[in-house]
Order: sequence, then structure tokens, then C-alpha cells
Amino acid sequence: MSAIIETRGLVMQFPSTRALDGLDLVVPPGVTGLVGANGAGKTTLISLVLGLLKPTSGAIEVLGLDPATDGPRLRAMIGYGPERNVLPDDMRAYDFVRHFAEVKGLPRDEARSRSSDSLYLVGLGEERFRALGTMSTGQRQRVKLAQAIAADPSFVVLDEPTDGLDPMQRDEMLNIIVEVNRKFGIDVMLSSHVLEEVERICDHVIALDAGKLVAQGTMGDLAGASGGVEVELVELDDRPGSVDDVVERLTEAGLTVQRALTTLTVGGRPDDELFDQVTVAIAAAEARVKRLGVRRRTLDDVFTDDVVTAEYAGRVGGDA
Ligand SMILES: Nc1ncnc2c1ncn2[C@@H]1O[C@H](COP(=O)(O)OP(=O)(O)OP(=O)(O)O)[C@@H](O)[C@H]1O
Repeated sequence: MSAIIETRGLVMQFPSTRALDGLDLVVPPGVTGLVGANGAGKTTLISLVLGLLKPTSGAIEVLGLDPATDGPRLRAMIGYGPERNVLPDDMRAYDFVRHFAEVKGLPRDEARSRSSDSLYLVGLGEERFRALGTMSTGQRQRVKLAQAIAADPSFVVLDEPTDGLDPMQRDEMLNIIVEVNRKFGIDVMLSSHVLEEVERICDHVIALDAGKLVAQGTMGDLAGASGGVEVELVELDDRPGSVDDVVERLTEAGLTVQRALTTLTVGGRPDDELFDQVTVAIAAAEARVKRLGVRRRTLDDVFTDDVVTAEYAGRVGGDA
């Protein structure tokens, strides 16, 4: 299936900040998490996707269109939940959602029924006639989501949809977002600075740091790549020191080993060669294995490893 978003060498230079610095990325269908710390460039990228900003250089294509020239057409096709609190306090949730559905081109009757449906989907069916100013942060975040999906878009972009929510509200919001994708086939890109929530619900991840791409791929790719091998050994009464022996042999073989009691994490790409090296060391030390497998990296690891690598490469003159 073709990409939802594709960029090549995308640069956004503000007078004093290079917010995006040569991004080559692909957002496929599904739920994509755009992650990065504050100031990483997430909102800037979203603004370029929606055609609200024009890139300084490079190319961006969204749903096969150029946002810089097809912005209005694209914005009619994409649902958008902005980060900031943009809801008018004195308007009722239902009127707000219906208004935007009509602005997006839905006939009045359809806009009415879709607004009610979307508000029910986000769990605000009973509350839909309440004024927005009387709603909690969690409810207001849900209204923004209902507004984003009301006009039946094929793609929605949600900027920090869990911002300001407590852990329970956050879980509920994440579940609704998954439902939007799985039940209604709407592709989603959400930005977040909370890695754990992206890990939980996203099929695909784009990780940014200071305007540069740190990593992109499926969660499976990122978690498996160079996560190393994890092996849990059994300390045998008749082979005291066998775990120490394994550590020593692996270290002598030039591998990085971290030990927590009888569990060892051996760094490197978890390919056949690494597994062979680990099993040979275990056999030579006559140790017993309880568990052996690929160590799954978390997004935290992706940031730590890859940002460090990028910084190091920058110091020594590389182009990472
Ligand atoms: N209109 C603007 N003019 C000048 N600088 C800007 C503008 N918009 C963003 N920036 C700068 O560009 C960088 C990226 O900002 P951006 O808002 O895209 O980051 P973000 O990842 O969305 O952060 P946050 O999570 O805090 O929203 C920041 O250094 C920010 O100060």
C-alpha cells in the first residue's frame, strides 16, 4: 500500500532555529507515533503535513498531494486535532463538532448524525450538549478527537492527544485511538513525548531529536534491531562460578555483557552469529540455560543509543 506521507530532505528553517533538518521519512498506513522531546520538531512537521507552513527546502507529499500547493484540498481530507486548547468555552460540544464537519463539506444532516456518532465513539454521547468550558481536560481532548474524525477522513493527525491527561484518561484515549484505526480504517499519526504510549499502540514510529530523524520503522523492527541477546542461566551447585565463566568468555570474545544476577544481556545485532557465540560460551562453561532470546529494545533504548550515536558521529565529523 502506498505511503500516507513521504518526505525527502525536508528542511524547515525559522529565523533562529532549524526546526527540521533534512528529513527523509515515510509514514505508512496504520497508527504512526511521532515521538520526540519538546522542541524536537513534531508540531512543525504536522504544520508542513497540513500545508500550514511551507518548507524551506526539500519535498513532502501527503496522500499523494503537495501540501504547499494543495493545502485546502488536503485539509478537507485530513482530520486534525491540534495540541493547544482551541475550544471555545461557550459552545456546546455537539455544535462545535457539527460546525467543523460542515466546514469540511458534509451536508447538514450528515454533519449532524456524524457529530453525534463521533461524540458517542469518544465516550461523550451523554455529554454532547454540554458547554465546552464546563468540560474537564480529558473530555476536551476527546472533543478534539471527535472533531478530527467527524467528517469521515481517511487520515487523522493528532498533536499530543494525551497531553494533560491522568494515567487512566490516557489509557482510555489510547484505546479510542486504536479503535478509530481498527474499527473505522482511519490511518492515524499522533505526536507524543511519552515513549511508553507510542510503544503501546503504534504500528510504526518516527523518532525525532532536534529536527533530525533518530529512527523510523515498525515497533518490531526498532525493538529487534541491535537489541542484543538476553540469556538467563541457572547457577548449578556442582558448577559454582559457571555464570562468571560465561561472562568472562563472552567478554574475552569482545562482546559487551551486562549482568543482573543470573541474567546476561549481550550487546549486538541478534543474528545467528551472536547466538552462536553465546551458545558456544555457555557450552564451554558448562552452564545451564533457563531462557535464551532476543532482547527487545524499548523506544527509550532507541533514543539513547541512536541519539548518542548521532551526537558522536557529529563530533567526529560524520553525517548522521
Ligand atoms: N513559528 C516559529 N518561529 C520560530 N521558531 C519556531 C516556530 N515554531 C517552532 N519553532 C521552533 O522550532 C523548534 C521545533 O518546535 P516544535 O514546536 O515543532 O517542536 P515539538 O516537537 O512540537 O515540541 P513540543 O512538544 O514542545 O510541542 C523549536 O525550537 C521551536 O522553538
